[in-house]
Amino acid sequence: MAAARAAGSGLVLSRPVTFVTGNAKKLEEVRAILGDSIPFRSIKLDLPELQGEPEDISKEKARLAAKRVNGPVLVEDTCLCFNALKGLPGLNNLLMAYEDKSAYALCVFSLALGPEIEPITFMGKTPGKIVPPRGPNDFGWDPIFQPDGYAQTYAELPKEEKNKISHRSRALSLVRSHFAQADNAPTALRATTTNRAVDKLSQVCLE
Ligand SMILES: O=c1[nH]c(=O)c2ncn([C@@H]3O[C@H](COP(=O)(O)OP(=O)(O)OP(=O)(O)O)[C@@H](O)[C@H]3O)c2[nH]1
Ligand SMILES: [Mg+2]
Repeated sequence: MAAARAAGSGLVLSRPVTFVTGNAKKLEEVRAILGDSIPFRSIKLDLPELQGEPEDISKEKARLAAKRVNGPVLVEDTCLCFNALKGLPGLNNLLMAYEDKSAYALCVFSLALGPEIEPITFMGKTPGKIVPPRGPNDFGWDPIFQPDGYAQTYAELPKEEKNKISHRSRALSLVRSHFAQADNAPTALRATTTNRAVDKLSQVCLE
C-alpha cells in the first residue's frame, strides 16, 4: 500500500492499521462488520490485562500495542455490565440475588496512530438483560445476553443480526465514521490523522 501523508499532522503511515487481538471470535466479527471499509491486518500480541475504567484501560492497551507494533493500531475491549451492580462487569451468579437483570454490552475501541500519538476511543453500547443461557455456546456470554427489543439471545440471533445491533458494530460504526471524515478521502489511513482529531481527546459513545 502506498504511504499516506496525513493532513495537518505530517505523519506518514505506510501500512494499514493493525488490529491487535488474541480473540478469534472478535476478529471474525470485526472482519464481518468492517468488510473492506477500513484496511487492516491483525496480529495477536500478549498484552497485560489492565485494570481501571474501560476508557483508560483501552487507551493504555493501545499505547502498549502501538509501541510493540511501531505503527498504527486498533485495540478492543469488551465487557458485559450489570445495572444491579452499578455497571460493574460481573459474574452471572452474583446477579441471581437481584431483581434487576438489566445489563449492557460495552465495547471500547482505541485507535493509536503511532507510539507517540494519544489514542482516541470509540464506545458502543447495547442494552439488554441477563437470561438463562440459550443458543450455541461458542462465544463468551452471548448465550446469556438478550438485547432489548429481541426475543433471542445474542447467541441465538443469526450472526448478521447480532452484527447489526451489537456493542461491537456500534463502536465500529464510529470508527468507520472517523476514518470517513478524512480530509482528502478516500484513503482510510489519512482520515485518522488530522490534528483536530489527535489533539482533541474525543470519546464518543453510541447507544
Ligand atoms: O459473548 C460474548 N460476546 C461478545 O461479543 C464478546 N466480546 C468479548 N467477549 C468476551 O469477553 C471477555 C473479555 O473480553 P476482552 O475484551 O478482554 O477480550 P480478550 O482478552 O479475549 O481479547 P483481546 O483483549 O486480545 O482482544 C472474553 O472472554 C471475550 O471472549 C464476548 N463475549
Ligand atoms: Mg483482553
